[in-house]
Amino acid sequence: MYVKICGLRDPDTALRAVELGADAIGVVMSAGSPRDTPAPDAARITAALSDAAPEVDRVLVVRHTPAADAADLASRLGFTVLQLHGGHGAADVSTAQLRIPRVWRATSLASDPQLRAGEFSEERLLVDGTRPGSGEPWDFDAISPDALGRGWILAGGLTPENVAAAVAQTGCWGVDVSSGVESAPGVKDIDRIARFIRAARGAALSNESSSDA
Ligand SMILES: O=C(O)c1ccccc1N[C@@H]1O[C@H](COP(=O)(O)O)[C@@H](O)[C@H]1O
Repeated sequence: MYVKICGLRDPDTALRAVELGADAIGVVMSAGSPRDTPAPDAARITAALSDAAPEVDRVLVVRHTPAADAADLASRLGFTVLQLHGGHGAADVSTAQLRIPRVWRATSLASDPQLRAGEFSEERLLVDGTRPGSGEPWDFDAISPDALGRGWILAGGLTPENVAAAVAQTGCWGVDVSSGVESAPGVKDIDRIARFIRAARGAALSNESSSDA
């Protein structure tokens, strides 16, 4: 089970999340978000991760930013992955990939019913609710297990309390959380991060053992 912890704003907290087992750290650069991070701080986070944990994915999260601008920013600030929110399509992904090869596109079942067809061309598809970064849960029942076929990531309103059920229900390859591991908007809570990672991995192990049985 791949786990991304999103919305980190300082290197120490990012490194703590890695020690707890995060596979990816997300940094949000989106005006209006309580997690919006200035470029110099973002660069400090990517530098710390690159030194201490180069295997961990460093993900720039943007919303409504033109794909080419976002890709320039990601590559300039030392990110390894670009996560695009805000209605981007296949052409935007291709544009971004000219600057940064690893691009994830966020979408929702509400805006993209085609998802049920089970095909996507970017490295990862991130299936979210309709208000990214809001912490609002959505109807995970709308996804039939394994309908998306391969490495997709579930996001939107996940918490340490609901992630195990969401993983069991959807059969997702990975999970992504921002608000659900905070004590206040933009303030990460280490204990909630630890509990989230444990719960997600535990649910994935149970899924594996029940499919072996
Ligand atoms: O976290 C944010 O503030 C944010 C802002 C703009 C775009 C995306 C954002 N976060 C991403 O949103 C989803 C779900 O977040 P949450 O767990 O419901 O708060 C996730 O993909 C985050 O990476």
